[in-house]
Amino acid sequence: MAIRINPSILSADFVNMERDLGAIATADLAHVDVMDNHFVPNLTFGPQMVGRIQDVSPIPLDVHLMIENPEHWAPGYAELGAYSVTFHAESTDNPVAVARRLREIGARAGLAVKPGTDIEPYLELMPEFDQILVMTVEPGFGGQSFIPDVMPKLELLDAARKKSGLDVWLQVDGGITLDTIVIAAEAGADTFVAGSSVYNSGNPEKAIAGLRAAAHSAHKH
Ligand SMILES: O=C(CO)[C@H](O)[C@H](O)COP(=O)(O)O
Ligand SMILES: [Fe+2]
Repeated sequence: MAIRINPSILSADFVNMERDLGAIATADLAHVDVMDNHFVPNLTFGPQMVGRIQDVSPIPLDVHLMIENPEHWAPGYAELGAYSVTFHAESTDNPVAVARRLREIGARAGLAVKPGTDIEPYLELMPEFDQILVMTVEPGFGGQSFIPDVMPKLELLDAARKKSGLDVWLQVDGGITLDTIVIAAEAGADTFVAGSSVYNSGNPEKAIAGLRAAAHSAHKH
């Protein structure tokens, strides 16, 4: 089974972004957290900065929108060339319309759910999405602890994915370390976002290789 390691540049040095993107060139995708200080109580960057990140990144971008009104904003990230654009189920009444627009532009469409949001109502929407993100922390900040209580959501998604035969990526984001990646992989995740455990390690390349090996070993069980 394919494994993807997506380091989160939320833990990069924002004034040395090009250098810190270069440090994760061995990863699969660069995870870019867009926060608007309304959907979450934090603020990062918008389309102008993400466009420059896209220009200089050695690997494609996995954009995670923690914003209100994705109907308005999400297509712009697909247009600037992001490989995938994920928005939150809690931020829109019409996730299918947003996903269809993203796919029309040529990006992979992702749906994210906060730790407190049930996944059942969204299972039937699986064919509309290329990836589903189960948040393993409350969105808004890096460096928080992994919430194991959300693992049953991944198990439900993995079962639904197998039943449908769809190739939907199951992503986790928040508190991913060498230990927690194993728990998430065993529950069915295949795409792993890690910010602080990659960038604060002192050796991003080694941290990425370690996470990859740990996820692979869990999937062999
Ligand atoms: O979406 C996010 C926070 O809302 C980040 O992607 C996530 O927190 C990564 O950071 P860490 O690995 O340090 O938890
Ligand atoms: Fe994220």
